[in-house]
Amino acid sequence: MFDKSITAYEEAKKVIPGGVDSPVRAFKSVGGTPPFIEKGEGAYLVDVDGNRYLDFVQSWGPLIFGHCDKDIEDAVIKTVKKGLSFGAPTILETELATEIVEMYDNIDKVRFVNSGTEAVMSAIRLARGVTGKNKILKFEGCYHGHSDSLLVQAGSGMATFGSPSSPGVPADLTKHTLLCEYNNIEELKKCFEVSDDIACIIIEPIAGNMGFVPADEEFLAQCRKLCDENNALLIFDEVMSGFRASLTGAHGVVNTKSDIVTFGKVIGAGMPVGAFAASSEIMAHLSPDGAVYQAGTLSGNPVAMAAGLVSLRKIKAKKDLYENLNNKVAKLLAGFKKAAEDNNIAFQVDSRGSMFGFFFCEKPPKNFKEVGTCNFDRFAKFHQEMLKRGFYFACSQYEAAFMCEAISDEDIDNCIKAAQEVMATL
Ligand SMILES: Cc1ncc(COP(=O)(O)O)c(C=O)c1O
Ligand SMILES: NCC(=O)CCC(=O)O
Repeated sequence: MFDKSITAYEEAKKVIPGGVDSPVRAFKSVGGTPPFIEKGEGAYLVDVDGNRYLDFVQSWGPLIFGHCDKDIEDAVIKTVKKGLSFGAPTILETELATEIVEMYDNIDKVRFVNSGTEAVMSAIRLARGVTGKNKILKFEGCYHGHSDSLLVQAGSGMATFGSPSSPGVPADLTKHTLLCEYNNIEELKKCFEVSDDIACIIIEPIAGNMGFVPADEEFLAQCRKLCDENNALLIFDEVMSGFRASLTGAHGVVNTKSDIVTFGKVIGAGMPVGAFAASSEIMAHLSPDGAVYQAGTLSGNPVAMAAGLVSLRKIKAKKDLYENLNNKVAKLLAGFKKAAEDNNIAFQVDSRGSMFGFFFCEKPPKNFKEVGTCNFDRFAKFHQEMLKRGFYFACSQYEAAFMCEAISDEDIDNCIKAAQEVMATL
């Protein structure tokens, strides 16, 4: 029964373009109506028709403890009662910055913003300001938010809707964006041969926006080397992988260190927060200390900071959190893989910490083009059938999935059982 969602969608489309406030919510590539959500309950979403779904989207990553975590909820309510925003510094900002800085040995200072998009946009300005260079190098299938210069062969919704770039972005702005294939060292080297004006490489070290595709160690090491040799900065976009791939994000699981790190999602625990961070030396270029301007009326918002702070402190206090999340992901993916094998379906799985993904194809894709060769019809059918059975995965093959603490072993067993049924029909 989706009657109320269908009506809500029709109503929404009258006043909101496509009925959604972010295109990825529209279910365009898998078909059907997006369930309109009434509430979350731990591991579950409840839609306006009363259907319950085990949630592997978790608001696209932020909710590592699941919905309505009591400690986060309490902190938010307590903070709300003191005022929603001051446009003046609060101690909460220092406290959250301290929690983040403590976890990464390559960063000393953090500036908070309101979204991952803003974090990356500001990080790039900083990189250009520090190096005095203009060009940025990004990879096909990586998504870094919707700012102009990054909407080139981006993953996530751009990939889902097949747009190589967006109308409304002047070519003059994207001419400074160089594009390379993910995990392709030769292309990377060529970029540096043809341009000495590269300010930074920006990469998702564990990509979650072309589906789940981690970068090879050697590839990341080459990114580092080329940046060092060419006076460019390396930006790890950890908006998704931060506090997800491990307690120290991608930095905890790859050997390469970046110069600037961007955050979002988990550090706001479901509130609108982003951040970018670097060494004191690099951050000294940022206004008001330095000349690179960056600002925000609501940046470091106390309610958002309070949510993030409680969440990060909880994350750190639970010593076995990531091991447990890892184990749950491993169990789920082993179950999916077996279900696929039993039905002779080519299927690939991979994960880091609580971030994971799966593809219907013969071998693990290494880049955006290879992801494009996977069986999208199968993915769409799998998605639809799992949704009918109460399992909510991201509605595009170009997205990752997330495990949260609230998902139980029993939930996973049920999900595997459903996958067995569904795989038999594909
Ligand atoms: C790696 C990455 N960078 C940047 C962003 C942009 O963040 P936001 O949607 O909060 O603007 C996202 C997700 O949206 C992301 O996954
Ligand atoms: N992987 C996609 C995202 O994380 C962003 C969601 C959105 O744009 O709404």
